[in-house]
Amino acid sequence: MEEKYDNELLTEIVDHFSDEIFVTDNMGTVLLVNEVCEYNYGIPAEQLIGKNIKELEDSLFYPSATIEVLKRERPVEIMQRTTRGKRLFVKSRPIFNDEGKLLRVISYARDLTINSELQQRINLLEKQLKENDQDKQDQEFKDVIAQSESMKNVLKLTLKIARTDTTVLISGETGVGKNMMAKKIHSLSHRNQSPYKEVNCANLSNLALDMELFGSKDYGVRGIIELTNGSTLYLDEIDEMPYDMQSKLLNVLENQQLVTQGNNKVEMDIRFLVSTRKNLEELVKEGKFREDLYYRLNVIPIKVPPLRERKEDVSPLAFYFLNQLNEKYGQTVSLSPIVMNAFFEYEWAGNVREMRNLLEKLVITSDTSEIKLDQLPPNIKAGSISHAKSLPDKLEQLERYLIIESYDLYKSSYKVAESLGISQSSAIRKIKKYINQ
Ligand SMILES: Nc1ncnc2c1ncn2[C@@H]1O[C@H](COP(=O)(O)OP(=O)(O)OP(=O)(O)O)[C@@H](O)[C@H]1O
Repeated sequence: MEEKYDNELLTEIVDHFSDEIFVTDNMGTVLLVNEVCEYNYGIPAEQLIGKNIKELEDSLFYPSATIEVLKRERPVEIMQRTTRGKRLFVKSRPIFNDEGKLLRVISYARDLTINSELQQRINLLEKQLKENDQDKQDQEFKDVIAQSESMKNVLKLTLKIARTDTTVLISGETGVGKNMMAKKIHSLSHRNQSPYKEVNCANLSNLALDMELFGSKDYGVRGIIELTNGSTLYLDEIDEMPYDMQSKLLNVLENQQLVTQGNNKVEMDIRFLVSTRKNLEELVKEGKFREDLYYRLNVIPIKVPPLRERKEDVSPLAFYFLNQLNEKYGQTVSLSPIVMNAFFEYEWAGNVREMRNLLEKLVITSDTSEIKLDQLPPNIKAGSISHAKSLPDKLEQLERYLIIESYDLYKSSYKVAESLGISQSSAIRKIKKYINQ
C-alpha cells in the first residue's frame, strides 16, 4: 500500500520538477519522462514512452546525451538544441546494478533559452528604468544646463541623493553652480515644504556669524540652526568658518542636539548642505580645518567642475542666458560666431556667473542686434592669447585675434587687409587659417 503512495509521490515530484527528466533503459528505450519534455520538444510525454532514443535524435533534438552515455558508460554533460529552437544543458548519467551492468540512463535538461529570455527581459526592464530616470532627470533639471558628461554625472548624483537625508559637501570654484545645486537638492527632497535657509560663512565677522548660526542670549536672538530645524541649511563657503566655531557645528552634527539660547536641549533634524571653494583636505593638512568635521561633512562629495573643464557647456549656457536676458529686457540680441568662439576660448575664472553677468551687460548695452568681437572686454577678446606659452605661440594667437576681430567687424578680406596694412592675398590666407579652417 505504502509503495503505491511512494510511486505517486515520485510521479508528483518528477512531473513538477522544473528541469526535464528523461530516463531510458540500457537499449535506449524511453521509460520515463516528465511534463517538461512536452514544453521542450512539443510532444506529449506519453508519446515518447517506448520510443528509442536513436529515432528521437535528429527529429527532436541533437545531439543525444543518452547515446553518449550508452556508448561510454559514464556521465556526460552536453549542450543540446531541440527542433523547437530551445537550447538545453543536459546532464546524463548511467545507473548500474550490483554486478556493474548498465541498467538505465537518466538525463536532466535545463532550458537555457529561459535564462536568456529572462536576461533579455531584465535588460529591457533596466533600459526602461534608465529611460525613466533620464526623463525624470530632464524634468527636474530643465533649468540647469548640462551638456558635458561631467555635469550630467553631477546631476545624476544629485538626483540620487536628493531624497536622502545625508550631508552633502559641494565643492567647486566660484560661480560654478554650487548654490544652484544645493537649492535643487532641497527642492527635490522631502523637506521641500519647509523653508530652505542659507548662510555664507565668509560674509560675516566671526562674532556675527556665531550669532547668526547659534543665536545670542545677550541679544535674545535665536540662531538660524534652531530656526531651520526640520528643513535644509546650506552653509556656503564652510572653508571660511573659524576653527572654534567648527567644533560647535560638529557638536550639532554629531549629537543632533542643540542647546538653545533659552538653555533648552532641542533635538535637531536638519539636513546640512555645505559648500567650499577651497580644497578642504588641504586645509585639514594645514591645520586650518578640523579633520573630524571634514569627515562628518564629506559623506557625499559633489564636485562641480569649472567651466574651462567642460567646454561643451559653454555655448548651451550662452544661448540659455541670452534667451532669458533677451526676454527680460525685451531685446533680440545674438552673438556673432566669432564672439561665440571667443567665449569658447576664454577661461572663465568666474565661471557661469561671469558669463551670465557679461551677457547681461551686453544685452543691456548693445545697440546692434549681433554682438561683435570689439564689444567684448579686452580680457575675453585676448583670452586665448594668454594661454599660449612661447613667444611664437603668443604672436600667432595675437595675429589670430587681430584677424578674427577685423573680419568680424568688416566681413571682407579687402577691408581686413586695409585695416591691418597687409596685402589682400595675405589677408585671405590668414582668414582661411584662423576662421574658415
Ligand atoms: N548649469 C547651469 N545652468 C544654468 N544656470 C547656471 C548653471 N550653473 C550656474 N548657473 C547660474 O550661475 C549663477 C552662479 O551660480 P551659483 O551661485 O550657484 O554658483 P556658486 O558656485 O554657488 O558660486 P559661489 O562659490 O560664488 O557661491 C547663478 O545665477 C546660477 O543660477
